[in-house]
Amino acid sequence: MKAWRSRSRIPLFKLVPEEQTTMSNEGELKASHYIDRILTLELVRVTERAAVSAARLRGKGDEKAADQAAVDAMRRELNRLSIDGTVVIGEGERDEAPMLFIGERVGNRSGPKVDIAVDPLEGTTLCAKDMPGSIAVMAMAEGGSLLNAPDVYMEKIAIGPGYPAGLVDLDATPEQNIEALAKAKGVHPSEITALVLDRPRHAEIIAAIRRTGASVRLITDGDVAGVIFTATSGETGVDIYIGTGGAPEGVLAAAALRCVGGQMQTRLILDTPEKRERAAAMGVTDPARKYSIEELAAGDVVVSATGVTDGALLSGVRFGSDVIETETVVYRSATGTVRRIRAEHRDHSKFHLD
Ligand SMILES: O=P(O)(O)OC[C@H]1O[C@](O)(COP(=O)(O)O)[C@@H](O)[C@@H]1O
Repeated sequence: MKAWRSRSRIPLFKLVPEEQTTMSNEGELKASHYIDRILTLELVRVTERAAVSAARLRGKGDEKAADQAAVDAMRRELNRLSIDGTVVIGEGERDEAPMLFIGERVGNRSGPKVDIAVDPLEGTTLCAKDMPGSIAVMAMAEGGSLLNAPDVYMEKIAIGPGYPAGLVDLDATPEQNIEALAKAKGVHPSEITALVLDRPRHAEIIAAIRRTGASVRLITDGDVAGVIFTATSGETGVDIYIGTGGAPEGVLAAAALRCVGGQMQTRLILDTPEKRERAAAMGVTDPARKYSIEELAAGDVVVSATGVTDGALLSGVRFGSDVIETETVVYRSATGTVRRIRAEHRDHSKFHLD
């Protein structure tokens, strides 16, 4: 996504018989039921296609081309869905992104009104360098449920499920957050691992975390997965995510983490009048507001992510002589279900063209 980003500036088939669906007074299918019953697995196709298209450009050193390929594929698939979707988290604002821009309508308009958040290629550099961790990811929610955020930076703190509400807070120091988390987990701070993007801007946060005795795991890119790792700390070893990254990635990560009961708090960094204006145009009236996970992604949310390069969250796309393999994870908030889908796509020509 980042190739076009300037943070410093401004039918699918109706599978369910009509009588089993819920109709509003106007006779419209209610978004929540539609998302629940039909669309969850359709999102898999969308991220699979984006991931395969980007994966063809793995390691080629061209971030923009890989991102463009993912965008094209994702947009094509989204427009096949029976939804009346609006991109609220996209490739950028209209003047800087020709496709999947914030405000773009997607879907064939025959279905419910939904919010769409996309990052067709999260970790463009990782893909261009064929490094671990790039994914194609999107979220869908009832219209008006996802935070409309401009493409600016965002402060983020996230922990997995099972902790008391409000345990960590952006206004507490990293030391206080690590100590609170360690106490709640029943361990010494030295047994806590914090995941942080490896950026000069995080030097003080990293030093503060280490002062508590906790470990810091640094990643070069990809904080959507970084936040999601906190949900499975038993496997990933990551207890907490702290730091500043993209706001679009923050909303996508929140959508996934909410599905499994984690906690996240964020605050947009609106440090210029121009950014505040852009945010205000999207409905952000209080620039200093802290957003809880429910305020970032409310209602019934579905998130799908497919691996582009191999990573700790997902395997990357494998190109065999006759088969293309993909791995996708789908989160659904209504039930907390997490589905992992390994797909073998047998007919190459169909896979590319249909
Ligand atoms: O690289 P920056 O400017 O510090 O931004 C951090 C953001 O970049 C990423 O690492 C990768 O973003 P892109 O996919 O847009 O390249 C995100 O995961 C993260 O939120």
